This record gives sequence, C-alpha cells and structure tokens, in this order.
Amino acid sequence: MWARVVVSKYFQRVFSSEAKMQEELKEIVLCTGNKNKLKEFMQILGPDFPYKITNVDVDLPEFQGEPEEVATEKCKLAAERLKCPVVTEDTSLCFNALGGLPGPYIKWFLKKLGPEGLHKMLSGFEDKSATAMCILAYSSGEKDSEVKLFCGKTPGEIVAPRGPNDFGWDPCFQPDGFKQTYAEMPKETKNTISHRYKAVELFKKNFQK
Ligand SMILES: O=P(O)(O)OP(=O)(O)OP(=O)(O)OC[C@H]1O[C@@H](n2cnc3c(O)ncnc32)[C@H](O)[C@@H]1O
Ligand SMILES: [Mg+2]
Repeated sequence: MWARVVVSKYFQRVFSSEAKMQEELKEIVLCTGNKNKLKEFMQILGPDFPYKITNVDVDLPEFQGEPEEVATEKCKLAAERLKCPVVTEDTSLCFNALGGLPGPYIKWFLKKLGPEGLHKMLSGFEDKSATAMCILAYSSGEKDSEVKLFCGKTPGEIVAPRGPNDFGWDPCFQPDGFKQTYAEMPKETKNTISHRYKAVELFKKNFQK
C-alpha cells in the first residue's frame, strides 16, 4: 500500500515537472549542418508547431554504436554545448543483407561510393531490402536531463540510382509500395511517407499543447 503511494507520488512529481518544463519551453534549437534535413524537418513540422524552432550548425562528432546510442550521444553533446532545449537528428540507412550496415555510418559510405556504389555493394546479395531510419533526439538542456528519442522507419529497396542527385542517397532508395525512388517522387510525397516524416510526427505529438 505504502509502496503504491510512494510510486504514485513519484510519477506525479515526474509528470508535473515535465508539464512545467513544457510550459516554460519557448524555443527549441535544431542542431544540424545539413540544409536538406532542415528544410524537410520544417516542411513536415508545418506552421502550427507551438514552439519556435531555430537552427544552429554545431559541428558534432559522429559517434559509433547502434543508431539509438549514436543519436543519444549526439544530443547529449549538443545540449552540453548549447545549454538550452535542443533536438538533433541522426539518419541511418540499414541494408538487411548486411545485418543493418551501413546504418548510422551511411554518411561515410555515401561520401566515398555515391548512390551508384551503395547499390553495387549489394550486387552479391539477392536481398536488396533496406530500412531508412530517422532518430530525433530531444534534451531540455538541463544538466543530466534524459534524452527522449523519436524514431521513424520506412522500409524499401536499394535500386540503381534514378532521379536528381540533390539529397544524399535519395536516388537509390525506393520505398515499399512505390515505383519511384525518394529522389524521383515529389517532395510532398516523400514528406508524407518518409522516415523523417514518421519521426517528426512522433516529436510533434510529444509537444502538442
Ligand atoms: O549535422 P547532421 O545533422 O549530423 O547532418 P549529417 O549530414 O551529418 O547527417 P547524418 O550524420 O545523420 O548522416 C546521414 C547521411 O545520410 C544523408 N541523409 C539524411 N537524410 C536523408 C534523406 O532523407 N534522404 C537521403 N539522404 C539522407 C545525409 O546527407 C548524410 O550523408
Ligand atoms: Mg552528422
């Protein structure tokens, strides 16, 4: 009985301090140096998001580990540096035939191989399936505050590149149920099915007033 009272008091305190924090929250800094990510994030978020979003290009190290660990460490560091509410974004492209790699290391594979090379990496495998994953990580910026993750995943296939080469690996990723790659489809379509769309929707829900 006493244990139940103590536990319920604890949760009351956690929830009321979280509600208070949200009340005081005015601005969230999106830390990314990637202009395309920023553009998509803002388009998906839309004009009705109740808090102001600003962007800072903080040069954060690229950590190693599972995508969730990479995303958490990136956010903690951004919060330590800026000491204010921050959100960071980490994108992975996980090839199923390769046990989830390149995953969070996709940036370096893409840099060296391009979308064409990414497709060629799977030439020895029948399984071309892959998951695009976006993890948004939020911290209130207070010392030792918990990092909250919002993860969006879109399954698809790695194909020979098609479409404009203006955003990352978009030309070689064809989402399931579509005949176009991310690069070929209109932005409005990508922004309603993408890994980023799904993560931003969860993020939005968390901050709804
Ligand atoms: O400053 P940050 O936010 O870290 O930006 P970044 O470009 O370093 O981004 P990541 O560390 O998350 O690395 C992800 C890589 O995947 C690319 N990328 C991210 N989102 C993408 C998307 O929706 N479509 C295609 N490529 C994407 C991006 O250009 C990077 O090369
Ligand atoms: Mg990065």
